[in-house]
Amino acid sequence: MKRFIRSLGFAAAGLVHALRSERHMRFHLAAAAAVCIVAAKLPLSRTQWAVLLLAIALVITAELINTAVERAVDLISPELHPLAKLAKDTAAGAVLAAVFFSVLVGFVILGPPLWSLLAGK
Ligand SMILES: Nc1ncnc2c1ncn2[C@@H]1O[C@H](COP(=O)(O)OP(=O)(O)OP(=O)(O)O)[C@@H](O)[C@H]1O
Repeated sequence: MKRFIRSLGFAAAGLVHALRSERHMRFHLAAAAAVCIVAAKLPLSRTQWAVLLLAIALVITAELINTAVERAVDLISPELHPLAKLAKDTAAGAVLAAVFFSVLVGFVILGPPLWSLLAGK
């Protein structure tokens, strides 16, 4: 149990590090909060909420892994190297893919009820 709590502390420290050092992470969290506030005003099913939360988790997880890759690459290859660039750019691509599909999920789930609300239907 003590070891589990210690590991939780290390994981929380990683989260705090990413939040403090990565402005993209702060942007993702702000966007997630905005989506949740809008979603709370709409008549969404539990399944729709679950999919929205999964999409948010996907982006935040991708950003955390991207941050970890950036730190590991900086440690292993502080000098410029084409493989270091490929590793960083591919990890950044993972975030981009997660954001792209999460935005699509947001449109699919929030679009129709938001449209009805705004159109006063
Ligand atoms: N050691 C390295 N060798 C080669 N290219 C690198 C190296 N470090 C970074 N790069 C490349 O330089 C460019 C800028 O990287 P950098 O990490 O500074 O900014 P970024 O990708 O916008 O990340 P951040 O989210 O920290 O702003 C990227 O294409 C990256 O792959």
